[in-house]
Amino acid sequence: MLLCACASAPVQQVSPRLFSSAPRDYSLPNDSWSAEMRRLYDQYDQEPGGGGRWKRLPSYNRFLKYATAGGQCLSRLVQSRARLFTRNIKEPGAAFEYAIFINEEEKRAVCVFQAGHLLEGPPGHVHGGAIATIIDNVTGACATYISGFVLTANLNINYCSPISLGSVVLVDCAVDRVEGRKTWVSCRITSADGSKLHTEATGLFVSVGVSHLFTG
Ligand SMILES: CCCCCCCC/C=C\CCCCCCCC(=O)SCCNC(=O)CCNC(=O)[C@H](O)C(C)(C)COP(=O)(O)OP(=O)(O)OC[C@H]1O[C@@H](n2cnc3c(N)ncnc32)[C@H](O)[C@@H]1OP(=O)(O)O
Repeated sequence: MLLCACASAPVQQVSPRLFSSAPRDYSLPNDSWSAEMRRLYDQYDQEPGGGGRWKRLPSYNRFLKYATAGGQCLSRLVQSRARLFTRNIKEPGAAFEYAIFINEEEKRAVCVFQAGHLLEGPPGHVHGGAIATIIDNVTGACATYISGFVLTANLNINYCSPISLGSVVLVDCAVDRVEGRKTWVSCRITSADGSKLHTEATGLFVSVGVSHLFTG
């Protein structure tokens, strides 16, 4: 929403976010979420301190901590405008709506994912690249949580059945093995009730120091 300084124009309400330095947490429910999405979110969400098995990961549109740490590869302008791929569309519900929950004890991550209309591939269905993106993101978060900072070295995907645009699916990942710098993660995307398998994937993640990003 815009702040209008012109006296003759109608006064518009100013979003408090304009004056707030608190970043938006995209993993919290918004009005674009379907009842199914909200139901699944509530199923995994736990009260803080409630001792539940699942912990929701907050999700921002950039990695604040590292945003200004680089500068060797990217100009300051590019760096300051960089946004996390899955969170770079502001319109709620248009693209990737998701929340990731981590179960540290079981080394598992579950993501409730609602695919918006900008993710179309085959008519009415989600683009394979968008599916790969959410898999990379959730398996990557799972590996990061267990092994620290990692990069994806290998991702294998079997697309078993198409995912309808607007539908809500579950992305369920588990760390299978950690060996030295290597972390293997497997992943399944199913319908919300688990009855239909959409996608199966495996990923290999390699632990790196953050400096790897700037030295190649
Ligand atoms: C801590 C708290 C955490 C809190 C929770 C956090 C939540 C986080 C939330 C949200 C996360 C969002 C997550 C986003 C996720 C997105 C991830 C991406 O998209 S990453 C971008 C795409 N990937 C690249 O651009 C990599 C490019 N590749 C490389 O940089 C290098 O190739 C790299 C680092 C992968 C490996 O290079 P080397 O030089 O460091 O190491 P070498 O010696 O080559 O490999 C190490 C071992 O891995 C094997 N290896 C490497 N690549 C392999 C491959 N493709 N297939 C099989 N093995 C491979 C090698 O054979 C070697 O194994 P041997 O140690 O000898 O046993």
